Amino acid sequence: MAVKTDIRSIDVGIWIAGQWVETKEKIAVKNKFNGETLGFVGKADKEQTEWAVSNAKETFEKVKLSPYERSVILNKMAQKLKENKEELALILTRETGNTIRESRAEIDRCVFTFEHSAEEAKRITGEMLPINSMKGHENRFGFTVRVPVGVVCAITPFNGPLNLASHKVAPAIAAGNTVVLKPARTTSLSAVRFAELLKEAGLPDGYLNVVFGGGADVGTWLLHDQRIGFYSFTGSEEVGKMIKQETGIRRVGLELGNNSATIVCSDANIEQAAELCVKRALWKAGQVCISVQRVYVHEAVLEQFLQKASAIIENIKVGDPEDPNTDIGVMHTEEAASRIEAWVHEAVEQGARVVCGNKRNKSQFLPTLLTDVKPDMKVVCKEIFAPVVSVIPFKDLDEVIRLVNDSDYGLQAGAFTNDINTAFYLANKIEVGGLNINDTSNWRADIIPYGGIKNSGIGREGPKYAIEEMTELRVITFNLSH
Ligand SMILES: NC(=O)C1=CN([C@@H]2O[C@H](COP(=O)(O)OP(=O)(O)OC[C@H]3O[C@@H](n4cnc5c(N)ncnc54)[C@H](O)[C@@H]3O)[C@@H](O)[C@H]2O)C=CC1
Ligand SMILES: O=C(O)[C@H](O)CS(=O)(=O)O
Repeated sequence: MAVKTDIRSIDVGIWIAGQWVETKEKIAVKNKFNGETLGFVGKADKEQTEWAVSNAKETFEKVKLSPYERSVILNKMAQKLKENKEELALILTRETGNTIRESRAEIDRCVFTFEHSAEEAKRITGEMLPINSMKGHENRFGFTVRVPVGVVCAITPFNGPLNLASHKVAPAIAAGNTVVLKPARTTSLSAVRFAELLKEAGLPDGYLNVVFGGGADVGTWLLHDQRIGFYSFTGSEEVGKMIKQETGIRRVGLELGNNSATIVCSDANIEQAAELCVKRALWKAGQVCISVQRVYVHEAVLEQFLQKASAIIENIKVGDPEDPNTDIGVMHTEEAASRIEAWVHEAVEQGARVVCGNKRNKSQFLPTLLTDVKPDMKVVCKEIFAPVVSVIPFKDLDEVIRLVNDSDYGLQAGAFTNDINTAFYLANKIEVGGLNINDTSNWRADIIPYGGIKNSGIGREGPKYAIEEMTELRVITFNLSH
């Protein structure tokens, strides 16, 4: 479907107590495909950042919503997202560089996340404690309740601005919290419409405040604000580690990086494996934490896989992200694309072979297949965050398990096999937060507990699980002895 081209020009400040507040400085948000300025958002200063938290805290204390009321608002927001899907998708495509197909899919995911959070808002329960089953406590009983943490600080990255904001804001509201959102500087425009639509959906003023700025200023001021009850961060390992350090014993949820592995066994459907590995390596130009990066293929089917995968890549349509037929967008910045070019060059210098791709035009990096790589090459052991796939042969399951687990990360992985025993053997041995059988690392349903181990982060998202992280468990007991 062709893209509407009429979206409102945006020039706002920061969003506090349900209105735009002017700021001294502005941040220009650029179209990542053609470099044009799309609009402006307000850069919060220290005082305004503190004001955003104060207003959220005061709102949490004074404006209570029942679980039913939260559920109604969240469902209304899902409806608003549907009604404004084309406008939101176009803003996303222009400010991220993702294709319009990817942006439309992102809005669909936001709708689901709000609808599911609306359901979970009505299912926040505790449990009855069998205290009287303990000898000497026969006259006591108790139960638990989940209470909201208060103010949630949501900090999001550039690659999925609305999907990742939704996965933080919707569960936070479902749990009864208020939220201060800080989007990535370079993709702040979608958050403008996100805030306005939530207000239209009936969210009381102060339940969501949005401050724009970088990590070194606004981000840091937020980390130092002791009134925040929970930090929900999605972004790089480097920043995640710093957030953990800065917040001390305060609670954090960290969704960080990965160098995702997918296994293709000799009994796999090679056509299916090749198609999904390529498709899920190109999504958002590989700028997804679970993007297909390492593909371990049994040596018996290596050549067959390489032929099928490179044939698929040869037919990929590169072009304007706003063209519905474009298969791959541009990388977020030209610097990112040139970094990848350097990493691939270094790998080739160290003996890697380029099967196809490895061509850059400004911020456009063509899908690239590498083989003959080594475990210590950057393209293998670091998070590449680009449409570059290293295809690595293996002989047996224990070897591939060792290769996959030889990583500082552990977010998600995939494995193609038609043997149930192989599937369960891998499920028991692969060290990740999630393993997709007969799909790749880069498959996620928004309902599942999503998150990783090792340097991939702390905690889980997905509405039910995010709500657990954004609430505290309180025990209430009764002594019936008089
Ligand atoms: N695990 C997951 O679900 C996902 C992880 N990511 C990760 O995000 C990264 C790419 O996104 P980027 O925006 O480049 O990440 P980034 O880590 O550079 O920035 C993420 C957010 O943190 C903020 N930030 C930066 N420094 C900060 C500081 N000192 N204090 C507070 N906030 C600070 C940024 O302004 C931005 O809003 C990749 O590493 C990718 O793996 C991306 C999407 C999903
Ligand atoms: O949810 C995901 O798939 C990833 O966390 C990143 S993105 O799709 O939101 O960009």
